[in-house]
This record gives sequence, structure tokens and C-alpha cells, in this order.
Amino acid sequence: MTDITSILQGGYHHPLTRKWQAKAQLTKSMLVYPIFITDNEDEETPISGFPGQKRRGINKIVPFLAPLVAKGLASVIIFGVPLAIDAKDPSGSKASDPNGPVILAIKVLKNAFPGLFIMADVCLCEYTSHGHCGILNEDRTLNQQASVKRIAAVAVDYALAGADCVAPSDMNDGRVKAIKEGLIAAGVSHKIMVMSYAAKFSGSLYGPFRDAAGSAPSFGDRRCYQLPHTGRGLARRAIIRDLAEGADSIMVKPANAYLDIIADAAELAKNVPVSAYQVSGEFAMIHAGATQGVFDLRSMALESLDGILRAGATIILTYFTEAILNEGWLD
Ligand SMILES: NCc1[nH]cc(CCC(=O)O)c1CC(=O)O
Ligand SMILES: [Zn+2]
Ligand SMILES: [Zn+2]
Repeated sequence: MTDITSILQGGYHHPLTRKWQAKAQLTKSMLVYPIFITDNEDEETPISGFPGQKRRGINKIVPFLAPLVAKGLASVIIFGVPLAIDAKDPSGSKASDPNGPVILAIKVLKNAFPGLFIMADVCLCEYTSHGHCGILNEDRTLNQQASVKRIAAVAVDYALAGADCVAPSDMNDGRVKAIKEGLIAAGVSHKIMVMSYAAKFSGSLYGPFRDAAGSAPSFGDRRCYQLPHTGRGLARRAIIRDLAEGADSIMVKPANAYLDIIADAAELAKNVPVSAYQVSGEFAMIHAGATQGVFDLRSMALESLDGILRAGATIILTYFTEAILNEGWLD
């Protein structure tokens, strides 16, 4: 005799009852698509190790995004890739160049797609000659005060250009507060979301992105500012700190290897949406597995995203957004 409480299968026999098991179902409005914009206006170049993703110039971005917007693209996050030889200096002055790729892209996209939610990643590593995410002291450590001041100024410039959200990924202590204060002083704090890369871990998963953005550090690594992957306590402290500084969303990055951190964020940051960045290395890994015949690309991609949702994120930055929309994976 089977005991009544041992019978589970009746609860998920039907496709609809299987769907009902999800506390949150993946929808298009949760997805943010990361895009790389160069200062070479007609460029459209594939990126090695980064399946299907390209760097695009300002003239290529609207034609590329138009069909995606028609299929339900809700949001993009913009990364600038300055290729000009004079684009980099020790303080990353070109990050907020009014004629640089990010500010131009914000304006062009806002104009072409008024309903698209435009996020701007805020960091200096794409623009610094040394490739680190801020301004350096003589001992080559990050100068927190100078970096935070500069990051906040760049964020305000992106907001004034028309971005709906600024997302600092630099990991300098105190930048969320400085950005909020900057937005208030500029009179735009009421319409700009600040999404903090709060729990951003140092590790091996950013390779394709750094090739795409040309932002690898020229010496050393990012281990003194991005979190050690063992540092769950540090991540909790960063989440609590960034909430106290006024962050409107807390991000965990990478995503699939950090589901415990996403669950921590969901618990600690109950009053803001939690976001997760499925990074370039995670995306490339899933593609590599599918290419090797280990699994089906679509099934694995959706399983990975459902894991992120289950852990507690409701905003997902993922390079799979393009395939999900173009190939109708959720339709
Ligand atoms: N600060 C720059 C930045 N913003 C987002 C990513 C990674 C995104 C990805 O790998 O998809 C990085 C790279 C890094 O920190 O080295
Ligand atoms: Zn950076
Ligand atoms: Zn150090």
C-alpha cells in the first residue's frame, strides 16, 4: 500500500501543472540584453569565443535591434568599446566623451525606440590605459575617492544623455551613494534607476567580455576590488551597504555559479528587485557544451535561466536574450 503523502506525480503530470510549479516564470520583460558599441560607426565584428555576439558601430545598432524590439525586447545594457588610439588615459577621461560610443548610443537608441529601457554600464576599465576599473594611486591600488568621484560624474553624464538606468560595475566602495547624490544635484534622480553591481565576483568567467570590450587589465588583476568567490559574507555586506546607499536594484554576477548569493540577495534586499548577470563565460560555456553534443542549447539555456529565477532574481542580464526573442524560445 502506498501512503497518500508519498504520491507527488499527480501534482505535475500535466504540462500546465508543471508550469504552475514555478514561483516565477521567465518572461521577456525580465531580460536585459548586453550590447557592445564601438566608436567606429560602420563596424560589425564578431568576437572570438563569444558565439553570435558582435561589436557594432553606431550606424549598425538600430537596424540590428529593430527586429528584436518588435519581438519584445524590453531593455539593453550598453558597453562602450573605444577603439581609437587616443581613447585611453590613466583617468579614463573618454568614458563620458559626448561624442563617444556610449553617449551617442544612448541618444540614438532613445530616439529610435522610445519605449526601450536603456541601461548604461558605468565603469572606467574600457577607457583607462591601465585597464583597471578606476583611478590608481602611485602604489597601483585603486584610489577610492578619486574613482568614486569620476564614476559618479560619468553616471550623471549617461543619465543626462537619456539613459533610464545607470549600473556601476567598478566595485569602488561608496559609489552608489555618490551616484545618487550626483543624480539629485543634476535634478534627474526621480527618473533614473541605480542598479548596483553589488555582489560582483572576481574569477574566470569574464574572458569573452574582456575580449569584446578590450578591457583586460594591463597588469595585475581585479582581485582587490571584485569579491573573492569564497566571500559569501563580503557579498552580504556589499548588498546591505549598497541598499543603505540607495541602490534601486542589487545585482549578483556571475549568476549560475552564485545561486546561493542570489538567494542571499533575495533575502537581504526584499524591497528592491534582485538582478543577476549571466556573464560571457557562462554563456560561452553553455554554447560549448551544446556544440559538443552534451545537451541541447535551448533546453540548457532555459534551464540555466530558470535556476537563476528560482534562486530569487527577477531581472536577468543575459546574452541569450537575442536567441530567446529571435528564435521564439518563450513563444
Ligand atoms: N567592469 C567591466 C565589466 N562589466 C561587466 C563585465 C563582465 C560581463 C561579462 O563577462 O559578460 C565586466 C568585466 C570585468 O569586470 O572584468
Ligand atoms: Zn571595469
Ligand atoms: Zn592588491
